[in-house]
Amino acid sequence: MTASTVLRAEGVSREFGSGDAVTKVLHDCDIEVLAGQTVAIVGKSGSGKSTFANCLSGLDRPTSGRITLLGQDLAELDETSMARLRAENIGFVLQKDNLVPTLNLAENVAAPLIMSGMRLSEALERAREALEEVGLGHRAGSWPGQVSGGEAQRAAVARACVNEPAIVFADEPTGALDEENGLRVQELLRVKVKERGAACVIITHDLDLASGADVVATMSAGTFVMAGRVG
Ligand SMILES: Nc1ncnc2c1ncn2[C@@H]1O[C@H](COP(=O)(O)OP(=O)(O)OP(=O)(O)O)[C@@H](O)[C@H]1O
Repeated sequence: MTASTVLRAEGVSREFGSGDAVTKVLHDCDIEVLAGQTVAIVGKSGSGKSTFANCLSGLDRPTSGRITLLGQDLAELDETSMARLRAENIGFVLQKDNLVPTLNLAENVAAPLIMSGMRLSEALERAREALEEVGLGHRAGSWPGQVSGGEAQRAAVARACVNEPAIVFADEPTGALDEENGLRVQELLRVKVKERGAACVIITHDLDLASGADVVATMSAGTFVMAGRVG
């Protein structure tokens, strides 16, 4: 059986500004991400990785080209429908500051469930289980300011995956961590995302993290110069 396509981008370009001040950041980028597949996007600082990921995840809109997520053309969605599609189908892990500082870890992890309509008590129970799964059950009542950077990233992975999204976007998820914590977060992403059959797009400078991906796409000056299986 062929794995199904979760995300497809065709001819995606993104320009900022207008007239003489236009900056073309993405040039005709294509990508396909299948269920169960992890794609790493690597490349120099400023090459356009985050811009592309923002377009792919519906946080930004490309100037031209077509992006479909679970068969839905993102250009056809208004902001409300886009927000719903994101909440129900996409998990996000950023480099840092993923958590809302005024909510404890359980409340942070419960947030996507509550936004999807789950009852508060049920969502908090599910969030505590999700924290257990990333080794943070004892930290459920802690505030983000009371936990280490590594623990905060593990909570962020729990939150990104708690809804069982079809795809997780991780933008430099290990970028602010030391090697040991980086490896732990890397392993968690692998277990929580890949083994559940979800797709994952990881933007990273960390070649170790990229080497664990099924496909590495290298971005150079807004264009993919190589996309292939590692190893
Ligand atoms: N809103 C914007 N307006 C103008 N230029 C922008 C905007 N967003 C990004 N850029 C420019 O697009 C280029 C690519 O930025 P982007 O953040 O996508 O790169 P990146 O590869 O993710 O970099 P890094 O690894 O440093 O995060 C940069 O030159 C940046 O200044």
